[in-house]
Amino acid sequence: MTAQVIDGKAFAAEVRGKVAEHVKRLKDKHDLVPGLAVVLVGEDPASQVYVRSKGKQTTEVGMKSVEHKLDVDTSEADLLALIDKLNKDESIHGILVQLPLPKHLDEDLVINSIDPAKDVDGFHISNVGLLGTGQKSMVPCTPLGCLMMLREHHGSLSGMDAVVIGRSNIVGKPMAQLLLGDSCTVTIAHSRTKDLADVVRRADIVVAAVGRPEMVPGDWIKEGATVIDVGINRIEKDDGKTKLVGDVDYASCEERAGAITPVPGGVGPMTIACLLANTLTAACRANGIEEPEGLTA
Ligand SMILES: NC(=O)C1=CN([C@@H]2O[C@H](COP(=O)(O)OP(=O)(O)OC[C@H]3O[C@@H](n4cnc5c(N)ncnc54)[C@H](OP(=O)(O)O)[C@@H]3O)[C@@H](O)[C@H]2O)C=CC1
Ligand SMILES: Nc1nc(=O)c2c([nH]1)NC[C@@H]1CN(c3ccc(C(=O)N[C@@H](CCC(=O)O)C(=O)O)cc3)C=[N+]21
Repeated sequence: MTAQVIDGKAFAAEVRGKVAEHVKRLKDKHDLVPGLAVVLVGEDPASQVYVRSKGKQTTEVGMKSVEHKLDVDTSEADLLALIDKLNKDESIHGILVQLPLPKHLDEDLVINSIDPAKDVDGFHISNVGLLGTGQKSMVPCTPLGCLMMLREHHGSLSGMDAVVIGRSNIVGKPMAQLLLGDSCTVTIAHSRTKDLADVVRRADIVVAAVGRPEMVPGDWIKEGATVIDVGINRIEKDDGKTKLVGDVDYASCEERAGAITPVPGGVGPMTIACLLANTLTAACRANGIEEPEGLTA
């Protein structure tokens, strides 16, 4: 079998189109412009690329985009003071603090100081708890983007065997919650999992979120399974140039899978589209306006 390629880039453009329509309606009917603030501490070059593309796509859908770039040695007190200011700013509906933070800053403390209603990453403990108990929340962007692609491809996910490789708070765990919410039978695998190959071989849906270049080979994939590759790894090619690869070995997985997301052009663009969708949702909720359908879990 040669897999159908799930075109995350095209799907993300569709999602952004829907967001843009709703943003226009908010402006026309309610004189409301959703605002997103992105906070970047330090100068990690990869993070800077994301921050730039987020900013560009935010203004393209008609939202307000604000970027705060802070020195790598910014104190925790100064960062918390900025978050407090953004929490109180009525023109800002979404706040994203780019992770990872420099080591001297307490990531949990910083994230939990964001107003949960503005926590468009869905990382605040309130949102994590709401998601875990099946209540309305802000849903983390990367898992949400993966879920949207899976629903689009399969319709219903009910009863499917899903294996999530990786148990991070930002991808693996919320992904597992969302799949459970859609009635999959979910297994979360991680670095201590025994016989990972056999665990993955059971799966109708494989979500790889590990951060190890091309670690999942095609012979772990059940014939016809759907493979969602979250990994973003920059590796050096033979000619000394670098390229982006995922956590699955695309060439061999494509031969066995029924459907697969490419890297780049898969999960990444959906993550940013979902960030914009979450910002729109937050702006609607903050103003008591009915939120658009189909843009959250
Ligand atoms: N496309 C996108 O939008 C995004 C992509 N990413 C990418 O996704 C990947 C994962 O990110 P993130 O979740 O933050 O990563 P983390 O490093 O936080 O988590 C990685 C997980 O993989 C597990 N793991 C490590 N080695 C193995 C192994 N050999 N076998 C099985 N499991 C293993 C770890 O297990 P343990 O817990 O036991 O250590 C851990 O749970 C990265 O490549 C990242 O760049 C991340 C966010 C968004
Ligand atoms: N608070 C926080 N929230 C995040 O959501 C968050 C974060 N911190 N820290 C870093 C990770 C990583 N991440 C990506 C988003 C988009 C692409 C993306 O669009 N990638 C393109 C390629 C980009 C390129 O060419 O470099 C693609 O896959 O096609 C990748 C990675 C969000 N993250």
